[in-house]
Amino acid sequence: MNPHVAARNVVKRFGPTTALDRAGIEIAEGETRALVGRNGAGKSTLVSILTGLLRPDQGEVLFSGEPAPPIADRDAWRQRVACVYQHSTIIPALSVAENLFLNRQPGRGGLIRWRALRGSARELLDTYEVDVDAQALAGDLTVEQRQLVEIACALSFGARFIILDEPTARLDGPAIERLFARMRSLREQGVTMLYISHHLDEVYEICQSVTVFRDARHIVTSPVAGLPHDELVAAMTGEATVAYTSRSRTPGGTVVLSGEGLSLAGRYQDVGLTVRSGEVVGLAGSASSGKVGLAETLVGLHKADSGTVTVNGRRLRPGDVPAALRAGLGWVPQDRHREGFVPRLSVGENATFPIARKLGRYGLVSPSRRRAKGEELIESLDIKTEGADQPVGDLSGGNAQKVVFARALVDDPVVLVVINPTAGVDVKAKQALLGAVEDAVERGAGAVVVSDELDDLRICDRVLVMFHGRVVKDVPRGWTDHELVAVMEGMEE
Ligand SMILES: Nc1ncnc2c1ncn2[C@@H]1O[C@H](COP(=O)(O)OP(=O)(O)OP(=O)(O)O)[C@@H](O)[C@H]1O
Repeated sequence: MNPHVAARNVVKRFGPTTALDRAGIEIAEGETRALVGRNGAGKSTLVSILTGLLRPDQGEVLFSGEPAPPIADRDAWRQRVACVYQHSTIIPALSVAENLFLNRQPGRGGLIRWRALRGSARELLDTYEVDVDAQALAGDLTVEQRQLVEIACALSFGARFIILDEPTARLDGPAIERLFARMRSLREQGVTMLYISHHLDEVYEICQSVTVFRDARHIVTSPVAGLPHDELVAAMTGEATVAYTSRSRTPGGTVVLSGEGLSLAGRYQDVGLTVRSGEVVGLAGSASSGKVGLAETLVGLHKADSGTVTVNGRRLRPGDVPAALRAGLGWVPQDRHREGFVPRLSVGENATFPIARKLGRYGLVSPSRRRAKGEELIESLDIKTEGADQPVGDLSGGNAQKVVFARALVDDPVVLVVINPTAGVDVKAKQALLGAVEDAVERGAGAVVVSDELDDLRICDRVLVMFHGRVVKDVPRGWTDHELVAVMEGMEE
């Protein structure tokens, strides 16, 4: 029998980079397949080819044995495949109903019949058991709701093949469980899925088989049961990799960051924290815990209703990011696309932005010094790029995240505040980034690590767990996953 989806011998080049080198994948109907590989291995490029967004230079794509439709026939592609990305593809300023029926509104003669539109949207959402108000503004949906709307939309076009590209990167534990329950039910209905993730435990939990790409090539495809964790990592990296062990240290006496009596309506109440030189403090909690809001307040992205933030003994002007950066904060934001980098600027320009004034005289940055500094950062964080002059928008997701990291580290920060620092980053690169935080702390910085990943929190000397906007526990090093999760879910104080 023909596989439901097949890409064979696909070659795709971008200038001097070969993103796919005679790579391929074949997925049977109703199968849930994982696609894994290091940052820049070619996964997203394959997704773009399987969804008709990119034309391969060579090779073929087939659905149920039939050649893929012409690139321009968007409707034909929508009937075959849809991709749920980590980042929204729906239009935030439109309602859910409008998004669902974009370019296919029920109506005549170009007139939109709003009541009919809303009715059809409600029906569609009910059919696919999505509990979201059709009239809600898409921009107000949570990441989880938005993904469910996107899946329902795909199914309503008749697509029986759904690609999920790092869908859990911005979901908390319970939301991930709900997504997996939905995936299991889709599988029972015979829907074929391709699941891309850097979380290998998820691959074993939800996928039947796994394909590994490395350096633009297909390396292996196997049932998950036939490829134990170590072998999977070895296939991805081309070498045996040992798990990261965090370093022990004794924090110094100087408080480098403190927040006192901080409250922000609807986000967190009466929170305080102190971070010492040489100390890593974690912030953990579910999506509604307030941890991200608090961290964003520390860097000046929000103005708290009350309370103060102090860096190195100096009070920061509330709600002023440039002032926070000048005071010595290095920052890795939650959303690298919105706050992390300027896609059209080069790797070198993005990474050296905070030290631009130091790289030249009279406000003029010397291109050669910037390039040299850029190359140094590329080397130290193992960023896969053609060089310091390549625009960051051309890099793979994980490599763009490393550029954001480089920018946070470039000016030897007094305090690092990193939010989900390893999101979208491969298993080996994760170690490099966590190591970079520990290096900065060994040089005397303090660090705040906000993360949904227990592995990121393992480098912390203590973890402040937040629940419904309050810090409920200060957990010292040595916790077990079970203990920390219980506190995060409000089961233990
Ligand atoms: N538009 C583009 N222009 C230039 N190079 C590109 C472009 N898109 C991708 N590339 C390059 O192709 C290679 C493969 O990138 P791709 O995004 O497919 O990797 P990936 O496996 O999805 O990585 P990640 O896990 O980081 O998302 C990378 O070296 C990337 O820099």
